[in-house]
Amino acid sequence: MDICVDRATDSDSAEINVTMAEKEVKSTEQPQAPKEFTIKLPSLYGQFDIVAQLQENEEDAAHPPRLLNISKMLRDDPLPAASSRETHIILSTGSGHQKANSFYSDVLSPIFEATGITSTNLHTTKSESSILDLTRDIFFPAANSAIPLRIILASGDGGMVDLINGLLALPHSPSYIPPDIVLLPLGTANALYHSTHPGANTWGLSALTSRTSKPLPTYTATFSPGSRLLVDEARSSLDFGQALHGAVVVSWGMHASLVADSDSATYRQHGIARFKMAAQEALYPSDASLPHAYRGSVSVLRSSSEHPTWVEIHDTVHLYVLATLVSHLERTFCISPSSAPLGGDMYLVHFGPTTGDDAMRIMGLAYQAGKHVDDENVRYEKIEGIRIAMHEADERWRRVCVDGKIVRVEEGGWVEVRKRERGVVNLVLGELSTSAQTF
Ligand SMILES: Nc1ncnc2c1ncn2[C@@H]1O[C@H](COP(=O)(O)OP(=O)(O)OP(=O)(O)O)[C@@H](O)[C@H]1O
Repeated sequence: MDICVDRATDSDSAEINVTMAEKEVKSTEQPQAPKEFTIKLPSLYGQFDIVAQLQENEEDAAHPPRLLNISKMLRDDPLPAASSRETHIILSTGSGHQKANSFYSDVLSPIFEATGITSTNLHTTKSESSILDLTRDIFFPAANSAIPLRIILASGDGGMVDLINGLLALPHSPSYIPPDIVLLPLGTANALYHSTHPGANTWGLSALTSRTSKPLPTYTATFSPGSRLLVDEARSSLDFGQALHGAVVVSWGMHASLVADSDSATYRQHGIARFKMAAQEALYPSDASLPHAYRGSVSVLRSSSEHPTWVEIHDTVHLYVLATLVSHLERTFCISPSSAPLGGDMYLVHFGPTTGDDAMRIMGLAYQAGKHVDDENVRYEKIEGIRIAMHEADERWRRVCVDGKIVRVEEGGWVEVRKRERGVVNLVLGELSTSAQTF
C-alpha cells in the first residue's frame, strides 16, 4: 500500500510503467551490509531465557532472516511456567516472498525446541481457502467449546483476516475463548504487525513465548446485495454473504484500486514495490488524463455525548477514502499517526480529486511520520463508522478493499463499516509493546 514514486516520463504501456517504476525503486536503494539482531525469550518453563542471534537476509532485507546462533541463559528470577494452551502453527506459503516453509525449518524450529514450544499441530496452507478451512474445522470448534488456543501465524494481513472471518462465521457460545495469536510478519505489507510493534524489526519472534496479549480491535463491513468477493486475481468471484470482518483498513477509490490492481502474480514478484507500480498506473493514466474522480456519497458515523450520528461529507467526487484501525499500512507508511497500537479507534483519511503529482505529494507525506494529516486538503478525523454509496457505472470504480481483500459492489451499491464491540482474537505482544502491560 506504499505509493511514493516519482513520475515515470515514458509510460506508453503497462509493461514499461512497471519496468520504469521498478528501476526507480531500485535506483534509490543504497547497498547495505546485512544487519544482525538479537532476541531474548523466556522459555515456557521460566527457568532460563534463550538468546537467538539472527542476521538479515543478504540479498533482500524483506526476506526472512537467518539464524546464526542460539544459546540458553539461566534466569536469576525464574518465571512461573507459562499456562499451557493448545498450540497450532500456520505457515501461509502464499504470503509475501513465499518463505514460510524455510523460515519454519531454519529459524522457528530451533527456537521452538530451545524454548519448549512443542506442537504437532503444524498446518501448511495449500490454497487461498486453507486458513478458512482450518478455522471452520479446528479452531472455531475448539474456541467455541472453551479450549484456550495459541496460534502462531506466519502470514501477512490476509491470514489474520481469514482467521477472523472464519471465527465469526458462526455464532459464539457463552464459553467462547478468543484464541491468542502470535503474528509472524511473513506478508508483503504486514500492516497489523508494524502497527502493533512500531519500529520493531524482529519478525515477531520476541512474541513467541510472551505472556502478554490484548484484544485485537475489529470492524464489520456490510455490503449491498449482489456484492462479490474477487478471487484468483479477479478471474472469478464469490458470494460471501454480505458481511466481511477485518482489523486493518477499508477503502474505496485510489487505495482500493491500487491494492486490487497490484494483486497478481506478475506484480507480487516485485514485493512491496508492487503498490508503487500500481499507483503509477492509477495516478498517471496513459492518455495523460487526471486520476479518476470517484463518484459517490460518503457519510461518517461521529460519536457524540448522546448517540452516534451519521454525517454526510458534502463532496460528490473523491480520490482517497479510507477508514482504518491501525497506524501503519507498511513499516514506514504511517496512514494514521493518532492511532495507538490496538487502541481500537477508527480514523478516516480522505481527500478529493487532484492531479497525480499532488496525490503523490500527499501520500509521500505519510512516509514522514504521517504528516499528510496536516495537509489542508486531507480530512482526518476519528469516526465510529463509514458508509459509502457508489455512483459509478463502470465496475472498476466500484471495488472496495477490506484488509487487502477486494469486493466489487453492484451498480448503485454501498458498503457500511462499523467497529465491532467484542473481541474475536487476542494478539500476543512482544517487543516495544509495553502499553499492553497495563491491561
Ligand atoms: N498455498 C497457497 N496457495 C494459494 N494461495 C495461498 C496459499 N497460501 C496462502 N495463500 C493466499 O495468499 C494470500 C497471501 O496473503 P497475505 O496477506 O498473507 O500476504 P501478502 O498479501 O503478501 O501480505 P500483506 O497482506 O501483509 O501485504 C492470501 O490470500 C492466502 O489465502
